[in-house]
Amino acid sequence: MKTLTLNPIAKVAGEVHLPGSKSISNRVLLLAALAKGTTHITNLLDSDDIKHMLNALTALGIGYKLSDCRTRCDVHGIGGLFNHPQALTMFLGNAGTAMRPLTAALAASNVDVTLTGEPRMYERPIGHLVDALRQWQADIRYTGSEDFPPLHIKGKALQGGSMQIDGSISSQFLTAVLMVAPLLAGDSEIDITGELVSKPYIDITLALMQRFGVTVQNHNYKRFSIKGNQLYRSPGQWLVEGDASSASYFLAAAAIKGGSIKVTGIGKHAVQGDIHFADALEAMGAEVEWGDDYIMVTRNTLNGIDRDYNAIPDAAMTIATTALFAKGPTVIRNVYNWRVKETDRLAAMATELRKVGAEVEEGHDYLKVTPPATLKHASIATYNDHRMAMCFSLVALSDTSVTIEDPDCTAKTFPHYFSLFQQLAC
Ligand SMILES: O=C(O)C1=C[C@@H](OP(=O)(O)O)[C@@H](O)[C@H](O)C1
Ligand SMILES: C=C(OP(=O)(O)O)C(=O)O
Repeated sequence: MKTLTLNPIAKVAGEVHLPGSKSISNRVLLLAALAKGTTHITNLLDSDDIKHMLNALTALGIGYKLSDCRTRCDVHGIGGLFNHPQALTMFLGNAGTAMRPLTAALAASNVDVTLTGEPRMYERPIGHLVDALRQWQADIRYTGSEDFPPLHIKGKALQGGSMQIDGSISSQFLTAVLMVAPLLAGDSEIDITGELVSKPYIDITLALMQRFGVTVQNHNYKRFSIKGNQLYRSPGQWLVEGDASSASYFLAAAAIKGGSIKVTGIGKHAVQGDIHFADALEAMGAEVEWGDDYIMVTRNTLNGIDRDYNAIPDAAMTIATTALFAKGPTVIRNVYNWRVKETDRLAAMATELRKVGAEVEEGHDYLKVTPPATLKHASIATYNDHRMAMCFSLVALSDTSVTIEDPDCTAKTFPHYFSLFQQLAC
């Protein structure tokens, strides 16, 4: 297995222009495909998750042209749902932002599709989404285990109507039904059961739908009302914001070992909830400066904090390794759904943090990290989880080196992460 050893880094400083947001890239690609007109997307993320969405669009006959090292994409929308009656099989890797929204869009299209993925995708539950779509009479069948992909979808015109959807495991299920609802014949009322998790991702969905000309009524994240029989219209140009989750590693590095680091491509008006990772760093003691198109963090002494991170589950992982450099314990609360992402992130994080010397309490939905006096070298297993690999790069900001196993797993969202990270060393 390939490994990467990062030697101790004495100081970091500099500027990073962020690759495009994964969440926005895959939403915009899908909305652009369904919209009337051509959408000219710039700063598109070039990573595995996005390739899976693009391959799906190709298979469905959507015309698009990639340029500028795949960061520019001109998508020719079809002004409605997909129409590809010949049977297809689509491999979607482990991309939740492809699997979930495509399931809903395809269930309402004239298609006959089997959605497959990596082995881990078959352990990530999708039952709440399928149960919800079946209330709209969708024809979806599990071809492996009940409640998990792979799925066989025999798409057909759906009327919409009232639906109850469980929001307690993933917000991506709600995102999926919201995006397809305006294209159905009738109006829809979507009621959320369970406490909706990861709410800011719903804000991203609603903001993007709005830019494509569709308004959703959000009744306090409990009920959503959407008029049917609408059309998405291309907004023309679209610049994808930098990825706020990817920004977290650089901002944390500055807080731990700056100098200052400035990330550009996101700023105080960004639509991604993960920008609030910077607020958590500030609460730990870092200095944060916000611009229209940048966030800059400067080092200060860090203290452990105890917080609810349900709104920012991805960036919260970065807090877990930043905690190694704080004074006192750090508690990361209300992140049960870490267990159903790329790996069981609560278990994986606890195991690997202990290897570098931390004392860790792993709860059902929380992690308490007490840093050691000095960190130990370890070879970090990454569980095919890009965020495990990126989070543990921060250990090199101590007096010890760290070995990252399978560093190429960052290809899911950030193929060039390690070269950018190492360039900040000074
Ligand atoms: O909608 C999105 O773009 C995402 C929502 C979140 O998932 P959950 O809603 O499952 O927490 C997040 O973890 C994921 O990386 C991207
Ligand atoms: C949970 C993640 O991915 P996905 O979009 O596949 O859910 C993630 O990127 O941390």
